[in-house]
Amino acid sequence: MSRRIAVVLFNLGGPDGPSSVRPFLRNLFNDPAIIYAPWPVRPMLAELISRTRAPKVAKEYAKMGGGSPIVPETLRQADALVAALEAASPQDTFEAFLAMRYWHPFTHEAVAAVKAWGADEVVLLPLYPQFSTTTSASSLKAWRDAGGDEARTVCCYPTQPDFVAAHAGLIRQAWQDAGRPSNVRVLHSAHGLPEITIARGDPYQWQVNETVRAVTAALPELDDHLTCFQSKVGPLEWIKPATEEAVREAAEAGKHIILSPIAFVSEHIETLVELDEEYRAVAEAHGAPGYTRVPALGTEPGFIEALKRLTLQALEGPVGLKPPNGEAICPAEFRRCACREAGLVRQETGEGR
Ligand SMILES: C=CC1=C(C)c2cc3[nH]c(cc4nc(cc5[nH]c(cc1n2)c(C)c5CCC(=O)O)C(CCC(=O)O)=C4C)c(C)c3C=C
Ligand SMILES: [Fe+2]
Ligand SMILES: [Fe+2]
Repeated sequence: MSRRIAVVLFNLGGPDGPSSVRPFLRNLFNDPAIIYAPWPVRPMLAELISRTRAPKVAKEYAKMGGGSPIVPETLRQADALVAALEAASPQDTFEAFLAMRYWHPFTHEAVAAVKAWGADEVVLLPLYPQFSTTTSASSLKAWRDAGGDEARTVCCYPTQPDFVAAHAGLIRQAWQDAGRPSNVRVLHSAHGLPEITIARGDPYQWQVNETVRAVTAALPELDDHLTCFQSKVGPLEWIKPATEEAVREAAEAGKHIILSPIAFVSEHIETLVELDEEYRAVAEAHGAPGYTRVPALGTEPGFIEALKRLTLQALEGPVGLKPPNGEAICPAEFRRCACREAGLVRQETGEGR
């Protein structure tokens, strides 16, 4: 039987021009998953932070033409995914919908578009391989709050084999293209989080470490690896080491730096400005013999293969949360993992389901 299958891609979104930088930031800082202050303090803080932060950030977006490339990048990924799904399951009709959290096309717009399209099945697919309350859970809540149907929901995929192989392949390629330098340190840089978010049971850092463990295992030719965290905002302590520190230390140690974005799957302000300009300048200032930035996964075939497999696996069995291979993976301390909150637990702990 032929089915109409909607695949909803969750992502953060970004401003589409100079005038949307401030409202985009306001939406971000007004998210209770990002700032824990209650109403009406949170919207007041969001107004204040976005007003003061917008001028600096707008200059950075100006380097990318005034807005973020995240929507066009995500549309390319959506097209590649639909083509792969149609080839794998030609009897079905697939359509991908973008659901951005803080700017157009918003999650509520995706809910309306999916309903209008008339899907038989809906798969929610976060473009966040590692689960966080600040990203995937926030998008899932926005989906539900907007009246989105209970759907087949991919929770996370930090060690999905095609995803891991795609990362390892891009790192190896970047190293080869740089002339196979010796004395290399691979910095796996993920977006950071406040320490308090982790203390509340967010599994993101644990899942990032799982990704890095799997990727480094696939790269025996490179033996110096470090996981680090970028993009700190605000006065709270964030998880460490900071990427900027890690770049400085590696440069001072005379390492050729290979910088791989490990929790971003497309290019945007955090890669094109922070990694390509700011941290490159730090590396050069501290005498690094080389600085090679590995591209984000984008439409890398191995990554699209991973998204295709995750979608097809999510279509099996009942509607609901779809943890990796059907089993929750996060240890008990990470109680804010969606799987735990849905009552699914790790098999090897003997807790049962
Ligand atoms: C794994 C992905 C991401 C996590 C985790 C995350 C948490 C997080 N982010 C902020 C604050 C900002 N993030 C901003 C941009 C931005 N963040 C992500 C991803 C994650 N964020 C992406 C993909 C982007 C790029 C958006 C785009 O331009 O396309 C920004 C805006 C830029 C800036 O002002 O520096 C802010 C602010 C917090 C506070 C947080 C966790 C608490
Ligand atoms: Fe962010
Ligand atoms: Fe989990």
